[in-house]
Amino acid sequence: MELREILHLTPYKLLQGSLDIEVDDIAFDSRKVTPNTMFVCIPGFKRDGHQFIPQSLEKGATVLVVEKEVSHIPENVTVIKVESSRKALPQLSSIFFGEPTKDVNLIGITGTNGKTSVSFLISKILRTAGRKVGVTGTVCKQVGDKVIPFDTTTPTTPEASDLQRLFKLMLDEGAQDIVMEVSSMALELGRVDACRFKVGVFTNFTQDHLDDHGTMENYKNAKLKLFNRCEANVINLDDPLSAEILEIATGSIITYGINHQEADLTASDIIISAEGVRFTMNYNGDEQCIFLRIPGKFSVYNALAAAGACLNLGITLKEIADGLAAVKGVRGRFESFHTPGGYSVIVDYAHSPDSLENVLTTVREFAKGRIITVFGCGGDRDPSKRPNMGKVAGQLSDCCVLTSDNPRSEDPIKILQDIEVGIKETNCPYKKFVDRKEAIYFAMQSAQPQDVIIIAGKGHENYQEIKGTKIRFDDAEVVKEFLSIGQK
Ligand SMILES: CC(=O)N[C@H]1[C@@H](OP(=O)(O)OP(=O)(O)OC[C@H]2O[C@@H](n3ccc(=O)[nH]c3=O)[C@H](O)[C@@H]2O)O[C@H](CO)[C@@H](O)[C@@H]1O[C@H](C)C(=O)N[C@@H](C)C(=O)N[C@H](CCC(=O)O)C(=O)O
Ligand SMILES: Nc1ncnc2c1ncn2[C@@H]1O[C@H](COP(=O)(O)OP(=O)(O)OP(=O)(O)O)[C@@H](O)[C@H]1O
Ligand SMILES: N[C@H](CCC[C@H](N)C(=O)O)C(=O)O
Ligand SMILES: [Mg+2]
Repeated sequence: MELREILHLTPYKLLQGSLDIEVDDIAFDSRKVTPNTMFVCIPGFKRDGHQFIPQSLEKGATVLVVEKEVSHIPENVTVIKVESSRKALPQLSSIFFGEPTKDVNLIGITGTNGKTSVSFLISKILRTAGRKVGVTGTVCKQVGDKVIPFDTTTPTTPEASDLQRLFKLMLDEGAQDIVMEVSSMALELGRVDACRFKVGVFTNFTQDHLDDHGTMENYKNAKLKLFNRCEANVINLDDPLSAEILEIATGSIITYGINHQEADLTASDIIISAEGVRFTMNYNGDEQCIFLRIPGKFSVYNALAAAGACLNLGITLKEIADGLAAVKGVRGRFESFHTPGGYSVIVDYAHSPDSLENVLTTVREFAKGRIITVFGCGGDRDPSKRPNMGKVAGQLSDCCVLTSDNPRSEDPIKILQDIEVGIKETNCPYKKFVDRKEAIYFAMQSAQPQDVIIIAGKGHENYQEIKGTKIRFDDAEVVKEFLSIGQK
C-alpha cells in the first residue's frame, strides 16, 4: 500500500523522503522488519525503539515513524514524525490491513476473571449456530478449526499491528465474527484503539495486575476504556463496578446477573454439581434450560455473559442453550481427572485471590473428602496478592501444598514465604516444595478416596518460567504421568 494512503487519518510531519512509496509491512520490533517495512519506533518500559533504527535499516526498513529527533538517516528512507508513535500504530496498522474490523462482528471481553472462558463459550455458541469464528486470547489464536501459530511471547491481546494482521488473516479465512480477550494493558497502551467493536462484555473486577497498573484506580480506569466505544455492551450487574460502567457506556446495553432480578438476562433454579451447572436462563420473558459442563457459580455468570454477547448478534436463546450444551470444557479451566485411587484432580488457571476463592468454594460445594490445594504465585507480578491467595487457600482447603508458578527473575523460596504469611493466619496444614512436580506428586501420593486435589495457577500453560528460561512443564501432563507409572 502507498505510504500516503496509510497516513491519511494520522496527523504527521514529513521530515524527509517521499510519501509516494509502497510499504509492504508494518513492524514495531526491528527483529521483525523485512524489506520495505514501515518501522514504528516506540519508547518502551525497558528500551526505546528509536535505538533500533540502525538494525531496522539493515533489515530493509524504508519508512521510519518516530516521535523523537533522529539524525543521519539515509536519504532514500522516509521519516515521518508523529506526536506519539505508540498511539499512531493502531490507526496506521488498521488502514494498512484494510480496516478489517469494519467487516466483521468484533466482540471484546474484559474483566479480571473469565475472559478466556467467556470467549470460548461465545465461540462455541456461534460455531454451533453455523458461523465461522475467529478467537484471540490467552490460550490461542484460531479461526474456525485452524490454529494460527504465534510465538509464545505474544501477549493475550497482541500489539496493534499484530492484532490487525491477525484480523485480516481471520477475515481472509472467512470469519464472520471475532471474539477477543481485551486485557487491561491492551486498553491502557491503546493496542485496540483502531478496532470497531460490535459488542463489549464486562465480566467482573477484583484485585490483579497491580504490578502493571500500580493502583486499583488505574487498573479500573483501563478497564473502563472499552465501554464508551462499542455498539452494544453486556454488563454484569452483580459486580459493584457495573454502576460506573453504566454511566459511561454508549450504545445498547444488556445487563445480566444472578442477584439482581431486574437484570435483562438472569439465571434461576441453579443447580451446581461436580458435572457442571444447570439453570434456567431468562431473557425478555423467554426462558431456556441450560446445562454447561463446567462447575461453579462463576460458570453461570460466564454463560450469561456469553449469552448476552450472542443475543446482540441475533442468536436465539435456543441456539445459545444448544451451544452451551456442546461445550466439553475449556483447556486448563476446571479440567477434571479421575484416578484409580478414587480421588479426583482438577487443573485450573486460578491465579488471583478472587478466582482461587471461586474455584475452591465451588469444590467445597460437592467435595465428599478433603480438599488439597497445590498452588504458587508468579514471580515479577504483584507481590501483594501472595498473602491474600495464601489466606484464601488456607481458609477453604484441608491441606495446601505451596509450590512454584513461574518464579521468573525472583527467588522461588521468597515467593513461598510471602504466601506463607497469609496461610499462617489460618489453621490449614501445609507443605512447601519449590519443585512443582514434587508438589503434585506429594499431593497425589497423600490423597485418599473422595479427596479432591486442586492444582491451581497454570491451567493450559505448558512451561515453567525460571530466570528468563521457559522449561517444559504441564500440570495435566504431570498428573497423567503420575497415574501412568502405576501410582494410585
Ligand atoms: C510491560 C509491557 O506492557 N510491555 C510491552 C512493551 O514492551 P517494553 O516497553 O518492555 O519494550 P522494550 O523492550 O522496552 O522495547 C521498546 C520497543 O523497542 C522495540 N525493540 C526492542 C528490542 C529490539 O531488539 N528491537 C526493537 O525494535 C520493542 O519491540 C518495543 O517496541 O511494549 C511492547 C511493544 O509495544 C509490548 O509488546 C510489550 O508487551 C509485553 C509483550 C508484555 O508482556 N506485556 C504484558 C504486561 C501484557 O500486555 N499483558 C497483558 C495482560 C495479560 C492478562 O490479561 O493477564 C496481555 O494482553 O497479555
Ligand atoms: N467469571 C468468573 N469469575 C471469577 N472467577 C472465574 C470466572 N471465570 C473463570 N474463573 C476462574 O478464573 C480462572 C481464570 O479464568 P479465565 O482464564 O477465563 O480468566 P481470564 O480473565 O482470561 O484470565 P487472564 O487475565 O489470566 O487471561 C479460571 O481457571 C477459574 O478458576
Ligand atoms: N496473564 C497473567 C497470567 C498469570 C499466570 C500465572 N501462571 C503466573 O505466571 O503468574 C500474567 O502473566 O500475569
Ligand atoms: Mg485470559
